[in-house]
Amino acid sequence: MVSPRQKKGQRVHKQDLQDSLVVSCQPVPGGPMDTAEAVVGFARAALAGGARALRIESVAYVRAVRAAVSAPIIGLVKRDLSDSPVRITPFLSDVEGLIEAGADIIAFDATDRPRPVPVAELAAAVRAAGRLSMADCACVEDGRRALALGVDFLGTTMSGYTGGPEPVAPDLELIAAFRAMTPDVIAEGRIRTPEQAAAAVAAGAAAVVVGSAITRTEHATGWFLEAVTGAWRRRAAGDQPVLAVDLGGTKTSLALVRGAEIVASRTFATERAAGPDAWLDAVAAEATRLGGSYGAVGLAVTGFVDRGTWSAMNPATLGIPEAYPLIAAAKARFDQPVMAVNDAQAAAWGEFRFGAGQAQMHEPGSLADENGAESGTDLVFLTISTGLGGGIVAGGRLLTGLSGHFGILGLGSGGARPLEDEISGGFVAGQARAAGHALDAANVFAAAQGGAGWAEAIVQRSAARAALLTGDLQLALDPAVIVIGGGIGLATGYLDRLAALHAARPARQRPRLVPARLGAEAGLIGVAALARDRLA
Ligand SMILES: CC(=O)N[C@H](C=O)[C@@H](O)[C@H](O)[C@H](O)COP(=O)(O)O
Repeated sequence: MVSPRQKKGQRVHKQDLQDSLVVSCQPVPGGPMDTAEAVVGFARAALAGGARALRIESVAYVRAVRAAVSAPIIGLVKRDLSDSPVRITPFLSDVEGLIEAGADIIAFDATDRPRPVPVAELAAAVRAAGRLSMADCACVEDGRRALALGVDFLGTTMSGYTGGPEPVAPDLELIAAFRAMTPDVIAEGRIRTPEQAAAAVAAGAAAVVVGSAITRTEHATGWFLEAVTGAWRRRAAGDQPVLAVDLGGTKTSLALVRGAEIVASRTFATERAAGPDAWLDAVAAEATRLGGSYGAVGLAVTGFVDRGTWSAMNPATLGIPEAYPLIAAAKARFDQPVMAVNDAQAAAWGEFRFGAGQAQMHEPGSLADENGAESGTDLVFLTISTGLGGGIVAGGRLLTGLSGHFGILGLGSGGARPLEDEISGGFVAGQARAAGHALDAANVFAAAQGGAGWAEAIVQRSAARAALLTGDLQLALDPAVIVIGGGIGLATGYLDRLAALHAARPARQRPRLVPARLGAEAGLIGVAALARDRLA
């Protein structure tokens, strides 16, 4: 079939490729689609789908496609040479053969590598024949030289293929750099998704070439297989319980957790003076007693976890040495992947995934609903017990590192005392002692309930500080909910006190306070979910 354009002897112009999708029809060499028939089929199907031009390899395939379609053809010849790494259209005879077969644009390697024929000669031969040239470049310098030689298009084709490990993403930076040099930029190489093609346009491409994703069935199948294989592995791992450990200053709990369900658990006292090696040894021994198999280990620990190391945040809680290699030490004891996170952060995640966060999001007419689906992805968790800790989930992601360590926030008054010392159970008991009442926090609360003025004053002071904190958190992060847990936080009447203290604020500034749902198990459940998601 001879096209009307060819009949009239019309030539392809640069503008013909402006804003075009080009499909490269280059089957896997020697594969079942490596036939003229299949290449013509790919070409026609691509044009039927809206591609404006084609990229075809070899004189024979260009000839076959030319006979079938009138769309512009970028032709190239690939050769494996023993004395040059250049593969794409290395010889003048290749240029001539492609032109004779009917290619409109001739693509050739324009990298600065040993080659049989200089780029200048290839470009001149294309121009002399009245065809357009496409310089397949690997870097900005290649493009600069090619433009100086008068090539018509700069392609990013060779980026990532001149040494070193092959990247997986398109080179958007090179596209943008070329666009700063010429409008005639063809984006090519590893453009595998519609989003990447759009990104190539946004980076400045006049035309976008997609090859393997459309015409290398074997490769595209391989990408999907890799993705589903990973997903199958994750699903299988997800079905297995996680060994979750909650290591605190007074006690250590460990449990086999499946989803949000604690299948089996043990709790024992933390030997505070023994040190981290001994604490982990004890966990390993208890895990053996617990029995059962698990596919990952999640450690929720008091203190500060940073890139696999563990340090004390407040040495009075537990004397953790600076930067103890927690993940490495745990891996040496458990023959499984290990992840570690601060205990309150783990609890925040537990409440978000399975506790108060979920309840809040799914209750019809809930505040999270009223504020739109997005707001349901932000949650702050605050545990007010012997100390004060917490965690933040922002945009559906748990913030780790220092985030959520509310207990050591400074107070405005010089920051001499951490906030923890003005809110926590330690504070409540300490104040009671100072007032001549040797009671623990729970009994101070009971005394306040019973109407003892001195107890009431202490509890109210703690609540006032907590109200200040939750009000500030609402203004800083505007979470869908602030989940309050811990022995003090969940003590009868405490949340009501906070709500009453917030009543004076304008309604839209009031924190949305809800009680924690998972209790003491939030950390175990949360770290199990984190381990499952991150390690599977
Ligand atoms: C480096 C090299 O030899 N690239 C060749 C150039 O024609 C082809 O193998 C690519 O398939 C073509 O560039 C399209 O790229 P992708 O298949 O990634 O969409």
